Amino acid sequence: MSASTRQPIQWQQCPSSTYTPRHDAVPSSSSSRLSMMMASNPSPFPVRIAVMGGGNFGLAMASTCARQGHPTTILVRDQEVADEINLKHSHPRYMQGIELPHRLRATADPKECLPDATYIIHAVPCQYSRKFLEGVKEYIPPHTPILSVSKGIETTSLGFMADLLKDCLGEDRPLAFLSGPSFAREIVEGVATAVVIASEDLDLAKDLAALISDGRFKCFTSTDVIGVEIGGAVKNVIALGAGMCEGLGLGTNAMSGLVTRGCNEMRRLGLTFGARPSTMAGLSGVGDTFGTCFGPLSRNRKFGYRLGQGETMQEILESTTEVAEGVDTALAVVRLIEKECKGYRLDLKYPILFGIARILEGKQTPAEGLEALMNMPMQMENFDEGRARLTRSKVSSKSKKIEVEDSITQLETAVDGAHTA
Ligand SMILES: NC(=O)C1=CN([C@@H]2O[C@H](COP(=O)(O)OP(=O)(O)OC[C@H]3O[C@@H](n4cnc5c(N)ncnc54)[C@H](O)[C@@H]3O)[C@@H](O)[C@H]2O)C=CC1
Ligand SMILES: O=C(CO)COP(=O)(O)O
Repeated sequence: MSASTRQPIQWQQCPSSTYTPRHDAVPSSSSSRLSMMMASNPSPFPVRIAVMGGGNFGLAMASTCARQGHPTTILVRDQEVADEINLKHSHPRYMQGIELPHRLRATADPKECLPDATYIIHAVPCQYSRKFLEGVKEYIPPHTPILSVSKGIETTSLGFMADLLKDCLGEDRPLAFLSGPSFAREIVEGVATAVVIASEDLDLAKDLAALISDGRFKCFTSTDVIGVEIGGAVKNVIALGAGMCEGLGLGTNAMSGLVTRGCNEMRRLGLTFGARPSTMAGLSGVGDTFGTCFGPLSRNRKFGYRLGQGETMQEILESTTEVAEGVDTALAVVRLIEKECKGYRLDLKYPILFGIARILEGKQTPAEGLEALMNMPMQMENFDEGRARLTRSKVSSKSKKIEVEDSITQLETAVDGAHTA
């Protein structure tokens, strides 16, 4: 289709400002700053949403917003793809067989959708985000809130999406993070989905949750940004391991053991970074881990399955266009642990994360990784819990204190033994 026949997008201009809620799509039950403001002063500006990243999840978020009637534009890389979305309501590669909402508009031109967006959703895979943002940041006004849905740790900076977005778009940028068990295809099909939106600014999280939620897509809110981000990144690594379990032909016992111990490592890492235990046990932590490890749609799980079946990294990478975020995140997370966590033999405190990274680096096979896990030194199931409890809550009874100290001694003896072996 030629540029002259393309339908122009005509949106009312919206003045840029600091994050002052200004959309008019919040139910009266919301207690956020926006709904209180709306009661006395209805907003003159309709909400406009721009979605950066025209892949599976960008399409899912854009479809969710568009089907609720919010003017939504998705920024894709090729004008041909934009034309197909605008004219045929389909995507040439993603969401095969699904008709996208007719209200959804697409463009390949950032100038057309970013400058006057009320909210921008960021759905570009973590490792490509910095380069992508460098290319479009001049079109994003300084205080437009960004909702990131990407899950990962950048291999170059070892930062989470919050760090990366602040680096690229400014420290004062209003930011929120959506995560949880949410396969793109199920969202577009309108199958019930529950996620969490976290932001340091709870009002922003509430406004976004109210804006995006409908009877099929339910958003909870949180202020635990680091907890939500750690869950979203680490669950992809655990899903690679779950896929390997399946590929190796192991049974339900092995799979359940691996996923549970993987969640244990996720929780340990989360607590080290100041996340709340309840977040690690919530939708973005254990919830998304279950979805990704057990769901047939997961790309990370599929990638792990192929490794478990004996394919090499190179063979898999050469034969897929799908992004498995867990691959780069696995390599980044062990380096992050080595950089930020105290202690030696951290690989014994995070054996699954380190083991998966070793497999991806070609240093051991999935079968060898399994053998190493099964032959770990004996330890308390929750060896670190005692230490946390001891420092936090001034253990009152003498016997309790001895029990706690015993568990620490056991761990340190085990670690020492492994270290000298
Ligand atoms: N697909 C899903 O079900 C879910 C994905 N996510 C997260 O959303 C983020 C985006 O994932 P998907 O949309 O599934 O990925 P995808 O692989 O389907 O699409 C990625 C899109 O990013 C954009 N992009 C920009 N620069 C790029 C570059 N240099 N290389 C590749 N793509 C580039 C392109 O529009 C591309 O289509 C990821 O962090 C993923 O973990 C989160 C929840 C569910
Ligand atoms: O994050 C997801 C579901 O919540 C998607 O997982 P995959 O990237 O493994 O497909």
